[in-house]
Amino acid sequence: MPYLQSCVKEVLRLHPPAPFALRQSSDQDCKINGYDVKAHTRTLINVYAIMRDPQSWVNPEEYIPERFLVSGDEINGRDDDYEDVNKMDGGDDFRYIPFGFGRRGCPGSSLALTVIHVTIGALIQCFEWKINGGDKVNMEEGSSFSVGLAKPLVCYPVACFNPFEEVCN
Ligand code: HEM
Repeated sequence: MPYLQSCVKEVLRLHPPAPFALRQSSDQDCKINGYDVKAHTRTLINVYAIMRDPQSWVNPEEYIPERFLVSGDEINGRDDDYEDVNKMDGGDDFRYIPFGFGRRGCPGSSLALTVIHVTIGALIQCFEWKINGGDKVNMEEGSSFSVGLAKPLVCYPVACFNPFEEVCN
């Protein structure tokens, strides 16, 4: 289900549950991109900002799942191949790092993605969702370390007895 995978990727790009990664340099001073980094320096890496960087993403603030579907690539305006939606999970592309990167990258990413896809797929196929107090979700973000919604999301499930029908009765 490439489109569902793209939606999940786009949500994790815009709303990474862990918006910062933490690293500490080794026991030697070094230079990175012209910056002097002292030994044992702790650095917070702003994953949230990296995944909304306008130099890497076209319309970075917008929710566009299709950006992960196309190759060659008008939506992102880059030549990179985004076709394989399984690729960009923190392994080989440092513009997209919701699960961190390298040796301390999230060891639970495969499990997390499997559970997310199965859960979201079932929730969408088996229910129609009504939002409390309107027809749009308020996406304003809170200020906690894990960037939850500022206003709790309250929805009502309407069961689809025939999940293959387009509209639930
Ligand atoms: C959507 C779900 C998840 C997200 C977005 C997520 C994200 C992350 C991130 C960003 C890190 C830090 C990586 C780094 O510093 O490079 C991390 C570390 C970690 N995650 Fe996850 N994670 C998720 C689910 C899970 C699950 C399901 C498990 C276990 C079953 C898990 C286990 C861990 C562990 C053990 C670490 C620490 C790894 C280390 O320090 O070596 N995570 N995760």
